[in-house]
Amino acid sequence: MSAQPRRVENLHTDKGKVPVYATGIVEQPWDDYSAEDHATWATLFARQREILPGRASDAFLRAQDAMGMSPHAIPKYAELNRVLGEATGWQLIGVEGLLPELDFFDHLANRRFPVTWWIRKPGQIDYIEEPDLFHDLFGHVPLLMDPRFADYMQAYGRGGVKAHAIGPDALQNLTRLYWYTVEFGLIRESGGLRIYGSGIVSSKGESIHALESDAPNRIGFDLERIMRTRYRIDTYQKTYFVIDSFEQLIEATRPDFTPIYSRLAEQPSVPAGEVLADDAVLHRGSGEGWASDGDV
Ligand SMILES: C[C@H](O)[C@H](O)[C@H]1CNc2nc(N)[nH]c(=O)c2N1
Ligand SMILES: N[C@@H](Cc1ccccc1)C(=O)O
Ligand SMILES: [Fe+2]
Repeated sequence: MSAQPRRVENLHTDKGKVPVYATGIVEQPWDDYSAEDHATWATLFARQREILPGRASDAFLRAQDAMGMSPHAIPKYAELNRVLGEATGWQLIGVEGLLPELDFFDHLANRRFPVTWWIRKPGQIDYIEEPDLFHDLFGHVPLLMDPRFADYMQAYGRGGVKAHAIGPDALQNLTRLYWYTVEFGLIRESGGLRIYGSGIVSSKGESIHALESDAPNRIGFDLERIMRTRYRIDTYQKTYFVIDSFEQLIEATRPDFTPIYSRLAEQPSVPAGEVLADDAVLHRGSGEGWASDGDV
């Protein structure tokens, strides 16, 4: 990748008292993307659009169409920002990659979604270990067009800033919630189970595995159960949690989490592949192919 983005001076957004520095923001070096980069985008985009109808949630497909992303070239963040800003007030910002947690939460709390500026190499088409442009832009950005999900993501960011102040255990509980909803969530629709999680929807293998494999558990959404449950960052998920609607997710996460964090501090975490007695089990996984431990 020849593109080296011009670093934007540390944006200084003064929140009244203490200035908050938005770190790691870069301009999208769109003119520097190579033909190979655009081809990688086209390949990934076309492949996912091929398999997602009937697998992705209706809200995701509608939102992605409304965004008007083109498979022919990597979209320009500035153009998407016009559409997105109009719809829900969200804006994309270019970043180098994973941000410190507090920076990440602060961006979400201000309706700024951080999108990595670089796209994976052709050799990484099927798997990449950290979020690249395709994961963020194709996976996360479309649902920000949906007012309900746009609100959820901002509320999550505010909750993250709060959890960060409470401490690492609270942060871990909240990160698990992000993982099992925003990244790997499933939703029940009239046609059956559908995907809304970005980590699934941006992966061909997991888009198929999450819905069709016999291996993973599929369990009805339960807030505190999710916040106790460890997860995998190196394989397909061992358990997927299923919401009935975005409204259910928003209602369940509206209360103040502070007492929940205290309650959870007294309880052991749950291994990623375990099924508990009072789980609302939609499918009990066979566990076939599961690597030995590796839960975080
Ligand atoms: C929520 C949790 O902290 C998570 O790992 C965050 C950390 N920093 C990040 N930074 C960027 N740019 N993108 C992300 O998705 C995340 N995820
Ligand atoms: N209600 C949560 C914040 C939150 C909202 C939405 C999603 C996740 C977390 C809290 O008080 O911390
Ligand atoms: Fe992500």
